[in-house]
Amino acid sequence: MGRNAIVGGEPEAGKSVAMSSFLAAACLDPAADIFAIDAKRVELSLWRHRLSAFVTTSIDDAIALVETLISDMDDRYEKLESDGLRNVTPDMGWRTKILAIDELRFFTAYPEKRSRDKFNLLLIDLVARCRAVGMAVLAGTQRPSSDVVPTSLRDIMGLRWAMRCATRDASDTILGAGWATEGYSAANIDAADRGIGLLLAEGGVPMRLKSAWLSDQEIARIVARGIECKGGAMT
Ligand SMILES: Nc1ncnc2c1ncn2[C@@H]1O[C@H](COP(=O)(O)OP(=O)(O)OP(=O)(O)O)[C@@H](O)[C@H]1O
Repeated sequence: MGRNAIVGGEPEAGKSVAMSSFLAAACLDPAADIFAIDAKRVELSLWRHRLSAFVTTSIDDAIALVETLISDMDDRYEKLESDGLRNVTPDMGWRTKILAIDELRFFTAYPEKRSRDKFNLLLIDLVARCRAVGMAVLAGTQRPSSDVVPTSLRDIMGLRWAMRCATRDASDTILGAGWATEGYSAANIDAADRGIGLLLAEGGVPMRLKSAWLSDQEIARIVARGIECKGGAMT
């Protein structure tokens, strides 16, 4: 997973299943470390034994985790700078670090302003700079509105996947302003078509795509295999 990604859509649209596809790929990559913030507690916990850190509803813990990743990111930039390099190459042996967040709203619209502002600033900084040093963020939300997904955060997400949304505005909040008027609105997806969404990759046009369904048992098998590939249980 080399790009930051956001998945949004109304409840039951299929966001968790869509996020699972990204997580499955990360899980089976022996060179990947996965960190999770799961305000719903039960969505990402299926991956728990393959996670390097698992935070639930504590915004202080979420902030601390993002700060740790930013510190790793800054160390990587320093190393690149001191070695006179601009890009990460596979021979450097740097592990891919992936942060998964579900539900984004819990933190980006947190009632207490100081913590909310801090979390938002840190997350935007991480998303803006992490990709070049082999890190990525995957975020999911069932409330695609501008108070939950700030434009400055959405705009730096390289992959945007809008599952069925209640309104055209909600769809544009994930994909970017103007796509609904051009005929790409996730509000047009039939409510019965769970798992279908519009996926936009940087520089392209949204594509209608159905996620790959993974049952809890399949996820458990993928996690077990991921741990085996990586050489031992994490937690
Ligand atoms: N690709 C798919 N193929 C078949 N069924 C799917 C697919 N994706 C989702 N579904 C169905 O939709 C249901 C809801 O999916 P999921 O839990 O991913 O939704 P969600 O958007 O994360 O919901 P919530 O916001 O309430 O957490 C699943 O339990 C499953 O029945």
